[in-house]
Amino acid sequence: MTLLPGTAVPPPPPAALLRVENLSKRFGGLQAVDNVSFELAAGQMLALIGPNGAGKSTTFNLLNGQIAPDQGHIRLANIDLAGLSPREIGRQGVGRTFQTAAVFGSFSVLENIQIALLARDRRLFSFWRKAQGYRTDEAMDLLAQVGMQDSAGRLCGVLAYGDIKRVELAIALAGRPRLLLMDEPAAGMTAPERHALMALVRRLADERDMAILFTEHSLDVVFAHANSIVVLAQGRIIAAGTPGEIRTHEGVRSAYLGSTRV
Ligand SMILES: Nc1ncnc2c1ncn2[C@@H]1O[C@H](COP(=O)(O)OP(=O)(O)OP(=O)(O)O)[C@@H](O)[C@H]1O
Repeated sequence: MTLLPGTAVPPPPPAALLRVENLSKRFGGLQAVDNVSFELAAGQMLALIGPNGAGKSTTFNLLNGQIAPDQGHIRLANIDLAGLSPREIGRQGVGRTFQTAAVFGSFSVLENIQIALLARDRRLFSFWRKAQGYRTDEAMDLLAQVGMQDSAGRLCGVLAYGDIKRVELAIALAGRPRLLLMDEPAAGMTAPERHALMALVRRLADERDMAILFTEHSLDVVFAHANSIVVLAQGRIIAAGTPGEIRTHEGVRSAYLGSTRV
């Protein structure tokens, strides 16, 4: 490369935190995930999209350890997570949120975070007695990070859905994830709610240098918030790139959306 006088050397591309290599999973005669490879750097948000049955959930479940791959590697930094249990994968710094909110409705918002902190510290036995008062400052700080500190004393069961998703995010953050897997984070939300949630996720990714991998059917969320997109169809990657590249990708238009406009 020839540099003109006064020009700076461009920074190297960020090193990948997550490297998925040749991942495959078969169910009987069906190749649900077929030789899938992609990378994700710290602080970046990657969306996994595709039509129904494309293999998104299966890929996700391979990454979080719910199912074991037939073939391939899932490297977080230098550790291969392929085939480890969900608990072991969690201990390596992979957090997750679920499609349907997973909070204890009869516990307060603060207690839900305290229970997550007990779990992180492996002190979960008899949590209903110990949650109160456990690491209150840290729990309040986590609630502040998702804008829920003023609701600390409310029961989770009475919260609006968007607020429950924020609490769920704070619960995931309690485990100090380097990589957060989000399964349809915006499912069931109105457009303003889902954009607010994803803007919050973006800020947390930036502040914590945390990588986000999410599956999502709402393409408005994907195109507005992902740094990169991987498109699956019938278990294979048919396209990968920036939102701008995917929006104009002919193969994605025809195979995924069957329309002339993404
Ligand atoms: N446990 C299983 N046993 C058998 N087949 C399965 C299993 N899980 C998924 N499949 C099949 O694997 C293929 C991929 O499914 P997957 O759920 O990963 O797709 P998806 O992209 O997440 O779809 P959706 O958007 O509808 O959730 C589908 O044909 C599905 O029927």
